[in-house]
Amino acid sequence: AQSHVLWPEIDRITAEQLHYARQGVGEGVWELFAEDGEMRMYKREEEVNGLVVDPLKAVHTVKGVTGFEMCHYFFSPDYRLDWETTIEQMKVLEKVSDDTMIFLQIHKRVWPASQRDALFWSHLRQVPDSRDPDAQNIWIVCNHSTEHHSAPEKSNGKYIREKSNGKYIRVFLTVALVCQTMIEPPKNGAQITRDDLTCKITYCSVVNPGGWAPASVLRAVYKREYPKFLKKFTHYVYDQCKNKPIRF
Ligand SMILES: CC(C)(C)c1cc(CCc2ccccn2)cc(-c2ccc(S(=O)(=O)CCO)cc2)c1
Repeated sequence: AQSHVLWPEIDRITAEQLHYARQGVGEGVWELFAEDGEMRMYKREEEVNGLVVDPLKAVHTVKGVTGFEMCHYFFSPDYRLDWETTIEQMKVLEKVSDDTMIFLQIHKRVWPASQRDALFWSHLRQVPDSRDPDAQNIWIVCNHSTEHHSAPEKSNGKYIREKSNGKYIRVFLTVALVCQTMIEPPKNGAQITRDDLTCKITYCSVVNPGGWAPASVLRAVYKREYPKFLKKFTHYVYDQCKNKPIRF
């Protein structure tokens, strides 16, 4: 993918998001708004031009899967409709490489806001841990909004069913899923099983709704949808992996 026109941006945004994900939520600006078992969800209330753009940061610990497996199921288009309940349609507009794709997603309408779509590149990468050079166990998926000639801001009906109003509002998003595999080596030198695995997850997202939507609606959707998404997604990955060989 190094030759693709997007590569410098993909490299920069992915590095920035990895750094941002690693920053703790200790500094007072983050507000804990949801908790469920090991999952903690934090947000900051921010508005850009009067639009709610509350950054989200979630941390979670899931036993029995690796960081690669978690990122693989998040990245791959083949499984997205199994766990993503907020989208109506999804299309891979371009396969840049095995680890980089461009997606167009039509999200379900959230009344009374008008329907949105999202166009973004998605990049999967294993990252060396600066603090621990031989930690080969950190993976990241970074999603970031982009332009694409085949999906201009108006839905031109070419790929996606034309809606009555002929266009969707396009959200602008930057999302990162950073997953680290922790292994508790079995005492007796036995082979590692899924019981010895723990996946530490950090999920960060900033979504600009792109057009006006009532702050109360967006914050209600946000509060309801994000905990549901992370819980459903992590359970889905555990179920998909539990009877399969471990993939690091
Ligand atoms: C919850 C909120 C921040 C509002 C929101 C609104 C909408 C657009 C749909 C919508 C909802 C509510 C109001 C208006 N439009 C999309 C998303 C969104 C899109 C993508 C991803 S992802 O992590 O890249 C997984 C791949 O799909 C996460 C979140 C979030």
